[in-house]
Amino acid sequence: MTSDNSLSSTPSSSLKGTVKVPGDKSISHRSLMFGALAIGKTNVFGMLEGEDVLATAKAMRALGAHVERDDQGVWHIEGRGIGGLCEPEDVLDMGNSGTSARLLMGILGSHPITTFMTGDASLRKRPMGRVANPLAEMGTQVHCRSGQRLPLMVQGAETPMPIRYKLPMASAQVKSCILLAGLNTPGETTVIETEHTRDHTELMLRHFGAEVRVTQTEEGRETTIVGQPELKAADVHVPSDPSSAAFPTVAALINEGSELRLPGIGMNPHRNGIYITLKEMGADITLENERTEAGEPVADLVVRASKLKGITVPAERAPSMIDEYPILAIAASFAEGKTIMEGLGELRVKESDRLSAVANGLKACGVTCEEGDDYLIVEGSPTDVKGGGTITTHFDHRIAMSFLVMGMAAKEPVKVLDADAIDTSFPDFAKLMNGLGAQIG
Ligand SMILES: O=C(O)C1=C[C@@H](OP(=O)(O)O)[C@@H](O)[C@H](O)C1
Ligand SMILES: C=C(OP(=O)(O)O)C(=O)O
Repeated sequence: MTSDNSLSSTPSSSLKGTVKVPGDKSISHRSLMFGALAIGKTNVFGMLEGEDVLATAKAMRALGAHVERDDQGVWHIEGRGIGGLCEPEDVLDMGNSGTSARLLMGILGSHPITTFMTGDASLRKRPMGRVANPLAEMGTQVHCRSGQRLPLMVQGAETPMPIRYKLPMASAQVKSCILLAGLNTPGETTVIETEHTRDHTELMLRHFGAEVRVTQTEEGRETTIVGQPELKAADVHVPSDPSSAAFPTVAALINEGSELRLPGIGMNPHRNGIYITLKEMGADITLENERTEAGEPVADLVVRASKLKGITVPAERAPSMIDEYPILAIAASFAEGKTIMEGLGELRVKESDRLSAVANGLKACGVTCEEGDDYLIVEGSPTDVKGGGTITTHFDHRIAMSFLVMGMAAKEPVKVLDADAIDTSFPDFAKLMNGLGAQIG
């Protein structure tokens, strides 16, 4: 990393080897939160030690849980039981992490304590009304800065009320926030979704002993949590993150002669849209050793360089690959023909406006694309991606990693500003990629 926190990626030869991708971010956050609410000692193996997850760990400590990491890298959490968190003495800083802020707001919403929360410049721009509104229906008081942004104050309800809530947008964070508020609420709290978002909260709550029912009705998929269970500590084995694995996967696909093996990647069907899409584009990706670990489907991936072709990615697939559109846009740049991606409205409220950030980055690297309100069209060219751009990442880790992958196969190097943002989800990304044959520095 240079003193201005930029990284450049120069054209590399083929990538070869086996790569251990860090633990899943969504599952790591939840293991810390649920461990803190459980009775007994939860051991977490394979925790992602990225900055987002460390922000959650710090917050759970501030709320009274005992959280420590041993010399073998196993994390141990002694929980306080549902309703047992204590009022923190200071403001909770959730850094860059939307998942930490929104899930924790749910937990705090049904604890009778007052908490102040903030985040970094990126998180302070992101909408919190989507969680503050349903929490208000449950009796929680949330006072946000104008525009329903952080910093904010959560005053948990003394006697929270269960609700039935239909999600206005496809968001696992909003669904999880409400279900977690429902944990310390008498009765049954139900969330209805018309598009199926990731279900790590539901799977892990069951793993900790809560009753979570899922039914399909005319209204949509209804998930109900039965309030005030006793959560019992449980060991969690965190699979490798499919979102992080998408970066070496696309790098191997677009660098001739590459072959990578990625063991133990989470293959939850509500997370694997990127792999389905890349295969439709002609990617040579094989799943070996498919198995279930701690309730989550896992497989070893073998990825070989491939000739890709442009396709239309349907809007319905967006929830299962919502964080992967930036790296898909890079794959699309190296594909023959046009790739059309639809249903991308939620990309505008991530760590950056990812739709604009991707479109601007592609243009800076000579790739023709069209940015619509909620779609992106990329005109690919397998042998003619110019590169050479300097990319503004807006402190967004996925923008940074995506364009470093582009630089590996483009004609000219790509420079990425504020590349330290990568540490939020994939510490040692550059080192790991360089170990496979990349030239990032
Ligand atoms: O629940 C989660 O762990 C996440 C849900 C998604 O956000 P939304 O719920 O806002 O779509 C995703 O983008 C984020 O990286 C992690
Ligand atoms: C959107 C993301 O995370 P979060 O919402 O937790 O900041 C992400 O990791 O791409």
